[in-house]
Amino acid sequence: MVVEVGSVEIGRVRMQYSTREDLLGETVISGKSQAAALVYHRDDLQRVDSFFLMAGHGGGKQTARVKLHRYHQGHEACLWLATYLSSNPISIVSSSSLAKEMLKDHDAIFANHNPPIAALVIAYGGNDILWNPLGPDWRMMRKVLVRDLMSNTSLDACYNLRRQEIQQMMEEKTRIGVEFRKMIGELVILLGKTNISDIFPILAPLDLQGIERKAKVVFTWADTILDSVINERLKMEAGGEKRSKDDLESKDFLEIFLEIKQQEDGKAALSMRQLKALLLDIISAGTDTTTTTLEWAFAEMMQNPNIMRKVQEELGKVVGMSNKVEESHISMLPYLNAVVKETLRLHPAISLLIPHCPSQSCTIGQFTIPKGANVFLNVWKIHRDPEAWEDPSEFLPERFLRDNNGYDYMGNNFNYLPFGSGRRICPGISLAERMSMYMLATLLHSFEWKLLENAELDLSDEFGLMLKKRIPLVITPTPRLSKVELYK
Ligand code: HEM
Repeated sequence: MVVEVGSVEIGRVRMQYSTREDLLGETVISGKSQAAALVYHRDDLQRVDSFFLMAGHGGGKQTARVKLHRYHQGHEACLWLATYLSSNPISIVSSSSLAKEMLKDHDAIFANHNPPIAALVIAYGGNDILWNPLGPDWRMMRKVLVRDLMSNTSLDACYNLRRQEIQQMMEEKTRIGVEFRKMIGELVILLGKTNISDIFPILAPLDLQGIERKAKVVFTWADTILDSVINERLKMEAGGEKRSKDDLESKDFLEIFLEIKQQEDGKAALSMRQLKALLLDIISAGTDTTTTTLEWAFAEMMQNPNIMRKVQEELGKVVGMSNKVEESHISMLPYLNAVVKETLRLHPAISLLIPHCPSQSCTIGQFTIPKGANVFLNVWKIHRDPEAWEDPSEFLPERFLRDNNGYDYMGNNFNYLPFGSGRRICPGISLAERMSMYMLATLLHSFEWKLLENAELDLSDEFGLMLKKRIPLVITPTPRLSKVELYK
């Protein structure tokens, strides 16, 4: 239940709240002064998350336009404390016009992230791409990732590996250990948790929620694995051994990285620490985002069986019932491509992006965002804006098939930003696109899918860094191709 329109004083902060729909629009907090806001996530607010935010110090009058839910009222004491102690103001941008001002007109100012404590621990002191500030190190690492790994030539060179992995998946022989998946899951959870130590640095030495301690465990585990894999590879190469058959197509990212290091003739651009940070970025930023997107795509298609049928018909025509899906088929599957785009519209994997942090005070719209603020870009909200999208809550892949709809993943249309926009746009788009299309195509071409008997389809999400399904989807496959060899 939502409280009535009104206002409340918390310490020196006056909060205005409303049930009016217009307040779902901007929730930008004036930066010069103290202010506090509560973030809602969904239109119905029945399951809104207790995510409280505040703007920084300073005197004067302040207003935070927010929508307040009874559920949040328990946080008032906390908010009061926050307004006196918090060092990081927080703002939320929920409209495409302000998103454009932020990530296009003032992109250089907003192109940094404020690393939380968990990120500093896990990502080699924030020396990876994601948390590095804009500067020569970030530029160099991003260039290595985009130019040397994400180019079509490099991705083609790794195709054989992806093919083998998909085959393993079909035969249910997964090479990724349970422990590995568990640790990556834990890493994503730790990065997404609101850490009281980040909000009140004064409390950081106490590590009240144990997040720093847990992050150290994950870091030690990941670092040990990366060290052993890299050392093993270096030893093999020093001994003149090839990792697998002498085949260019079975190269992996590590092999490409090590080649880059060797080409530098001792003047390695990438240090070993940066190389490990980059590998960890690829694993952490690339794994859960892609699998979460696949799970949502399946959930939406289970809800809309006619859409699944259309995808399977397209696959039947393009691939044929006597063939396996290959990555080369992807460009010939426009309907499946539209399904992935629509999935990322309704369920953007990183729904508030990674908070952007302005390097100087900057005015966007009528709001001044102070230097050092954490600015959340509410992509979830922008993707459901009825001004921009017809029937915004409906899963309608066809909207992406209309002529000149102009929606790609490159962040040029500010109504559609599943990968962000500007300097910090996701550098893994080409891999994400290939992997999600290839995996979906293979699974849908090879099997019919059914919910477990008596199971109910649930489409609600759980808020965190990653927008995951609240209840994991469990569905069962039945082979639909005629020849058993196609499953080997
Ligand atoms: C469906 C899959 C994916 C989605 C939806 C996604 C989305 C995003 C988003 C929204 C951001 C943050 C942009 C911002 O804060 O402005 C981001 C950053 C990033 N992503 Fe992805 N991503 C995906 C897959 C991948 C893959 C496969 C890789 C690995 C190659 C990757 C690597 C990164 C890195 C390194 C960054 C940080 C970039 C920087 O700060 O300069 N992502 N991604």
